Amino acid sequence: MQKTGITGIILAGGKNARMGTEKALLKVGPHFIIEHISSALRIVSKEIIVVTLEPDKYARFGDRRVKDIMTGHGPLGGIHAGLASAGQPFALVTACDMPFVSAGLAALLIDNAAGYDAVVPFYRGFPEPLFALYSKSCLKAIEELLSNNRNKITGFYDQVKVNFINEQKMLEAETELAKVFFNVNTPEDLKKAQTMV
Ligand SMILES: Nc1nc2c(ncn2[C@@H]2O[C@H](COP(=O)(O)OP(=O)(O)OP(=O)(O)O)[C@@H](O)[C@H]2O)c(=O)[nH]1
Repeated sequence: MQKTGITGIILAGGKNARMGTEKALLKVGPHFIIEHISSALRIVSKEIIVVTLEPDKYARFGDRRVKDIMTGHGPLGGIHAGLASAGQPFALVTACDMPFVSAGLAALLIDNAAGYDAVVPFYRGFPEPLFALYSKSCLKAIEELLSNNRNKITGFYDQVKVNFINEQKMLEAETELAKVFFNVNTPEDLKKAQTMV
């Protein structure tokens, strides 16, 4: 799997309202969720950046921690800050609440990046923008959206060239798609995740 050309970005600047505590720093099995994600990203990335408003909390995780540049815009603001500081031309972006993200699926996205600005899984009828590959070439379109206070994560997709990867193609790299895209948002989700390790 390739390491050249890819920055791993973990978005950890959310409010965690439904969980009531920092989701990334909860344990699933013996490891923190952010450790599960870092291990997968490490396989395909040259560097890992955590985007958070509280870098001290994440001092042990990732190679670098950066803050949102344009604050209060949700995940798209995090993608913007991560991409802006990425040292590589493409970034594999993940939410911080997906303990089962897969290096194999990440590699598939990377393998399908040539000629595109973004590579996005299309799963169960919807895009998965928070486990997706974005080029730094997306920055301008994202910045323009945020400047107009438009925060929908997929809002810039019509301004860039996106390669949507369908389920059939994803299954070539990863059979447990429901697990890979599982988010831990609530205490109930956390209980479920513990049974999935
Ligand atoms: N850097 C950054 N990340 C964000 C921001 N808002 C959300 N995220 C991250 O984006 C991902 C998806 O966030 P959500 O699950 O929609 O929101 P959340 O704040 O984590 O959780 P809730 O408050 O319960 O909705 C998570 O990894 C969040 O940490 C933000 O403003 N900045």
